[in-house]
Amino acid sequence: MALKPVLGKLGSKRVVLASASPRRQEILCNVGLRFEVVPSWFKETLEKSSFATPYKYAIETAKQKALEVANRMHVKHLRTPDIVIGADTIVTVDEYILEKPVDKQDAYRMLSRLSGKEHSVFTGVAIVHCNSKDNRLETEVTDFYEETKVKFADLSEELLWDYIHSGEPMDKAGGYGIQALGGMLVEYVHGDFLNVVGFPLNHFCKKLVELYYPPPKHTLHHIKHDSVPSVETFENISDEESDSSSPIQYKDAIKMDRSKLHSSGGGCSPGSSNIIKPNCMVPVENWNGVMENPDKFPSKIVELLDGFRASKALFVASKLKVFDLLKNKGVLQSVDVANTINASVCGTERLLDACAALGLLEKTIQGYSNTDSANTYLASDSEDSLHGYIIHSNDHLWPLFTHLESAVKEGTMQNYRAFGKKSENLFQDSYYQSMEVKQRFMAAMHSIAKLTAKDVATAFDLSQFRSACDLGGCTGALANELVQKYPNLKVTVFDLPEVIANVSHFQPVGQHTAPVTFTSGDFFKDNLPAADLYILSRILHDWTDEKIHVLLSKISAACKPGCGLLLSEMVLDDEKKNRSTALLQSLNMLVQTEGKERSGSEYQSLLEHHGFTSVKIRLTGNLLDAIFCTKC
Ligand SMILES: O=c1[nH]cc([C@@H]2O[C@H](COP(=O)(O)OP(=O)(O)OP(=O)(O)O)[C@@H](O)[C@H]2O)c(=O)[nH]1
Repeated sequence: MALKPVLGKLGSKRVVLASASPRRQEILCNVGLRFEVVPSWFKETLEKSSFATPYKYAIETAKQKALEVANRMHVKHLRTPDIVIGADTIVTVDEYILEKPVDKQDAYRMLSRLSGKEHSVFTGVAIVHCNSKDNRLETEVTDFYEETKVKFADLSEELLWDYIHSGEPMDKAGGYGIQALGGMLVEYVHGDFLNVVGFPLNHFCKKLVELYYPPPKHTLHHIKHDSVPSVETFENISDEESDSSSPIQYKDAIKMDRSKLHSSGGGCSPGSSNIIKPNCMVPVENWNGVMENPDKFPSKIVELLDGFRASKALFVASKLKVFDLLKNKGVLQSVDVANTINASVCGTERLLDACAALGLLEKTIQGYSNTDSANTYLASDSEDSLHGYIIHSNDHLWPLFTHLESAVKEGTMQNYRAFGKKSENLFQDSYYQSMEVKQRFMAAMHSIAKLTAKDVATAFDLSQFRSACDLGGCTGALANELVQKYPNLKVTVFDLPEVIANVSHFQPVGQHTAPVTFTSGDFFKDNLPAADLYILSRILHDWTDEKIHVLLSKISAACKPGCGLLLSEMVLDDEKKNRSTALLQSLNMLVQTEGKERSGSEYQSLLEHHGFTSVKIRLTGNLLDAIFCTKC
């Protein structure tokens, strides 16, 4: 089969897509590529005039996006990926480079410029091969671009504004999505359609052929970064024809992976399982597990089927403090872990093996140890620990999700079924009913807030504000980040008395926190503290539209003209079909609250209803996006 070997070459590698674009994810997913998504934090601010041609700008941006992710994953001691893919799509018309519109007016400017004309869509792509040597990251970049010409029909003002109000233009280069409503504006397309959508799949596959099926004596050094590929087709290649299975310099890395696999033990007999016996190894071909017939295997479905097992393995290892133990002790054999956590050797070994295969632990002949990312995110005492959220997921969300079927049928929360208690007053009844549950919930919210605070705090320039009030700001994690970023800002965290009574042990040690103060109250019932910036982080998604109107009208009444309102939530795309994490979060809200996740347009209309204008949305690529607006 002609297509199989091209992408199959990536099957044994850890591939990361450095892009938050759901379209790019979908294009690559649809062809069966297995990859992780780590959106790039690189801000698209390169000086355009310093590039001789627009495509060089797109290529450089794509390269910087991919390198930022490769470096971050390496520096943060996550497992270094083998390949990071970055892309950047731009539109050029009349010497202008158009990227994503920043607001509706900007979308209007772009679309009226495109009306009735032919324009070019360029996507620059960077394929970064990574190798970690002596703790240093080595990268080899291959890049290219693709151009597609698109002609727009004449757009009437009415059509143009109708389209803008659909919300579709906002996260798309040139302000349109050819794959959806935007397709109605297009008279013709010359070139690769998927290139317009955000990823030139055909050219990408040709590049892979160049990289993985090079003609004899060809090496990566001969690849010109912006060269048009010399391979015209990838149709007639197969593994047999190839003289190389990977770019030469990565063969060693593959060998290393194989040796790791060879050292895995297999038995489940107490006491003996920590001894790895090389003579027990059965000769197995194809250790990398590259599918012979990937197009016949429902890998996405199998991954989903397995998803709950992987989650539960992570939860149980966290609950049993495996990551804490290994952080303190370094390397341990399964029997020692089992003895310390008071569990069976047989069960512990299987759990440890599963965690190692999931990339959470390292397994060597000496035993098991934490990966760097387990030390950073899974040990309960580390600065960026997600332990609180993991335990909350296990103890609170898991039981709720077992009643998802009822939640879907009934359209309501499942707190009573899961915990035998009605949630008439959501927070009092579900989260603050006992000290233990309250602390667990606060630790969970703190974990998520810590993980997202930087991206939320820097999503917009808030430097003009002097006082902020974070309504429902819980432990103050976002407030603490904001005062670091904006030294002239003072933040009041306003939350229920039960919460404020418990915030002290979440405060950063040795950090100057004086500009953050805590005030107790109920934002539905009490007067709001005065401020010129109000913040609602993960608040609106808990409530119905009716309750949101009550809250927004209170905030609006407290705001003077020019005051700001910052929301942070997971923002759904308007079609509600692309952002799976946010859509799953909406199910999460169904099982436990009256609320739901909403799209950018839905938030916009709620906000505009209360006199907030210039609504801007920034998808951060992190677990929370940011929405900013001002009171007019
Ligand atoms: O017809 C369409 N044209 C373009 C798009 C989408 O537009 C964006 C382009 O933006 P960019 O390349 O900067 O990518 P981001 O979305 O910001 O994601 P990164 O994290 O990769 O920077 C891209 O999403 C295209 O898919 C479209 O959908 N239709």
